[in-house]
Amino acid sequence: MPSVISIQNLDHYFGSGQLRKQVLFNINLEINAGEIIIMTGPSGSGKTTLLTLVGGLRASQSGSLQVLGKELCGANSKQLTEIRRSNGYIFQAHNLHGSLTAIQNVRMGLEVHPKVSPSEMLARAQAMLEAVGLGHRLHYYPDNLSGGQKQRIAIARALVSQPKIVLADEPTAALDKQSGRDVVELMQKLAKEQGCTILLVTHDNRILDIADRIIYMEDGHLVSDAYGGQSQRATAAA
Ligand SMILES: Nc1ncnc2c1ncn2[C@@H]1O[C@H](COP(=O)(O)OP(=O)(O)OP(=O)(O)O)[C@@H](O)[C@H]1O
Repeated sequence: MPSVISIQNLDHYFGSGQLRKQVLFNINLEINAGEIIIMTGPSGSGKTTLLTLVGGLRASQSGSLQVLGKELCGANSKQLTEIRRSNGYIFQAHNLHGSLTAIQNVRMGLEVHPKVSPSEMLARAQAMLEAVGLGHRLHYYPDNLSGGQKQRIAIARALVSQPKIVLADEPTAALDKQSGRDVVELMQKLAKEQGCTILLVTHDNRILDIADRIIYMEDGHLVSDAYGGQSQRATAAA
């Protein structure tokens, strides 16, 4: 299976001069198409930094980081913008626009793709909201929806363009147990249907079982990389 994300000897530093601090140390990681990877570990261990590097949200400095065959180390801002456009993102705070309705928010996930016509954008946004169970809330504003519903809109927005990679940072942190569970199961279902790869950072132990693989980070080092969750159960059942 081809790697969609291939990381070799990746280091990362914040600051400069005497304040320069290394936060990632020699990260090596291959992620295959369609895998759901959960990245976990203590606060400050470098999870979000690694996620933002993979997403092209900050420039990679040293080593090799290839996303969909493109090298991000040494990439210029135009190349990073292209990578950013090809991914879907889901964050803890759903980052919806309060002045836009559910369907308008989801439509925004397609606006960076100029080939899609306005009417097709609306049709696809509506279909995606129906897929996340919000077909009856198309014209609601985020303020009038629950936390779980808002996060489902964020999922619809991230997946509406059918990205090959979805990056999620603490998507369940603001949700109660049941809503958190619903949200990740929905992400899992949609991602498997679309064949997309998910890289998800979380402290939420309740959702670890949705992962195909669990990566554990500590002090900037990737200290374990294990096939877990469903694949472990599948192995046990075999
Ligand atoms: N913009 C920045 N400038 C300087 N240092 C930073 C910056 N962002 C993160 N750091 C530092 O880099 C290290 C890794 O932070 P990072 O946010 O990647 O960890 P994390 O594992 O995602 O933590 P958390 O689980 O709390 O979100 C920490 O020591 C943090 O203080």
